[in-house]
Amino acid sequence: MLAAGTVEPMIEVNDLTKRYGRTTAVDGLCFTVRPGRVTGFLGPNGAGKTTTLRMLLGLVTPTSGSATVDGHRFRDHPRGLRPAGALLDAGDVHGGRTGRAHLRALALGNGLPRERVARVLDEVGLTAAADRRIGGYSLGMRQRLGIAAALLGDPPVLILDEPLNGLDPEGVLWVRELLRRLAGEGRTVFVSSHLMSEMEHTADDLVVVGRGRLIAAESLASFAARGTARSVAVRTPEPERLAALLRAEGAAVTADGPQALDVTGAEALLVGRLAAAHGVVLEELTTRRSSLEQAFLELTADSTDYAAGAAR
Ligand SMILES: Nc1ncnc2c1ncn2[C@@H]1O[C@H](COP(=O)(O)OP(=O)(O)OP(=O)(O)O)[C@@H](O)[C@H]1O
Repeated sequence: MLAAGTVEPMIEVNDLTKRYGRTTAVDGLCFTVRPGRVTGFLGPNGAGKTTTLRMLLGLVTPTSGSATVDGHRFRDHPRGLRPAGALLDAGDVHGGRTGRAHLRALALGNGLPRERVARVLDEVGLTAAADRRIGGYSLGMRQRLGIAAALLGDPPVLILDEPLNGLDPEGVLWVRELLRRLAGEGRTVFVSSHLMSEMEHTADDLVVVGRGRLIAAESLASFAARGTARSVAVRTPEPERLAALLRAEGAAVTADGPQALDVTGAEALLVGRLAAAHGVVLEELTTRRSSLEQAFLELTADSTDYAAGAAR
């Protein structure tokens, strides 16, 4: 739990822009990230997420605009690991060291008490492997070590770049629970991903970017409501007759199995009334809400740099 009286930590990004030659990696981004919530930072590959996180952490200088943690530019904070903990690249560690030695060196370099090392090792479930060389760690263990490093300074703000990347289902569940717990303790948890499926059971709020620009900054629930591709699922013993009637009303109809139709451009109410008026039996009539994934794909469709599933 954070000490009483602590100023509420918060991330603020204001008109943030980064250009690399002709490439605008980040283009006038504005958003805030609130404490006590998990905020997902989502966008397709190349959307500018890592560049934004690096600017937040003072590792990349913005071309213009500002990125602050708790009202300060990160590089102006007195002690690196105390105001914010970060996981940027879990592979970027010395493979010859043990996990414990890696964390001890970080604690020493940042003026943190040595006891924190055992504490965070325990927190991420790495105690048993702490005295093995990092070179022999699996990707999941490296992610855990990276998260342990981020937690070392007991920071009120956590900034994690793709922490679920490469984890097995058990690892994903573990990180998800950890993030929820850290947010429950009142911390600001900002976590990037290029997959909506990773965020939909993890995040409370979303910041969605595409080609360096802001697409949405809102709660997960309001983002889900943006999906436009609402359709109606219908099951009937007379699919062809009903399809013809619906098409005559201007709806788009596709077969979704031998006796099932997928209808867009007509609400369930209209489908039901039309069927009743013409004596067509309906065995199912369901409005399918657009999933978060659909909303994400629709809203970022114009901003994808590479084909889906591009290797990372
Ligand atoms: N140091 C750099 N020099 C030149 N271009 C860069 C540099 N860093 C990033 N870029 C470019 O900026 C854009 C955004 O990259 P960034 O890595 O921030 O995106 P991302 O959303 O984190 O994507 P990914 O999930 O693939 O890492 C890309 O077009 C990338 O090629």
